[in-house]
Amino acid sequence: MNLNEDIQEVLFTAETIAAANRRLGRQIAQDYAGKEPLFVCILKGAIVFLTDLMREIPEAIDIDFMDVSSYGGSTKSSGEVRILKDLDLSVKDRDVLFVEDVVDTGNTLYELMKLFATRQARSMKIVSLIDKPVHRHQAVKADYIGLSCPDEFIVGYGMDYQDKYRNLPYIGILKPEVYM
Ligand SMILES: O=P(O)(O)OC[C@H]1O[C@H](OP(=O)(O)OP(=O)(O)O)[C@H](O)[C@@H]1O
Ligand code: HPA
Ligand SMILES: [Mg+2]
Repeated sequence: MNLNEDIQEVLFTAETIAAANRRLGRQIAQDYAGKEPLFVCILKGAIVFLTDLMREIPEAIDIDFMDVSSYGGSTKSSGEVRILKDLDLSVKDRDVLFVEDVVDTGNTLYELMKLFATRQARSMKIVSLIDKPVHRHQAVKADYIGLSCPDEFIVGYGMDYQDKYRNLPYIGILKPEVYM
């Protein structure tokens, strides 16, 4: 099965994404110079973004991973943010940068920021490749945003529907007949 056949429209090409990553990398490198921030990658969706973004930053950083899920096999947030894998490193007194593929309802980051506040992170910021503000439930705003997206269910470049399409090199709108 060719995944491209399920895509209605390419929203962001690999080139557009790469340009956004370069811009974000420059900004983050400047703002965190000398701070050795801890990049917290929210699995699974943010894995592709993290690996590209971190190579745009010529400063010392740490990376760690948290596996969090709230969409399951659906195109709508369940509202319940489940932690499937926690960090290996401590966040106490660290400058944490959450690395997300997409901020949609805001539920995921709202819960994680509450949790990391109890763990006494020194500072917390968010970088998200995609900002999708239409269905925002929580007052979560990314500090660094790559690209903004309309009210469509998108896949590719890490983002999935039923765990597929993450390996597409671009971000596209999924044909509604695939999930209806
Ligand atoms: O702002 P929200 O509405 O919370 O949505 C954003 C989150 O949803 C997706 O993860 P998902 O729960 O699908 O897990 P996955 O990354 O493993 O696909 C995405 O990767 C973000 O982490
Ligand atoms: O539009 C989306 N696509 C894939 N995963 C998502 N998680 C939140 N929003 C989305
Ligand atoms: Mg998902």
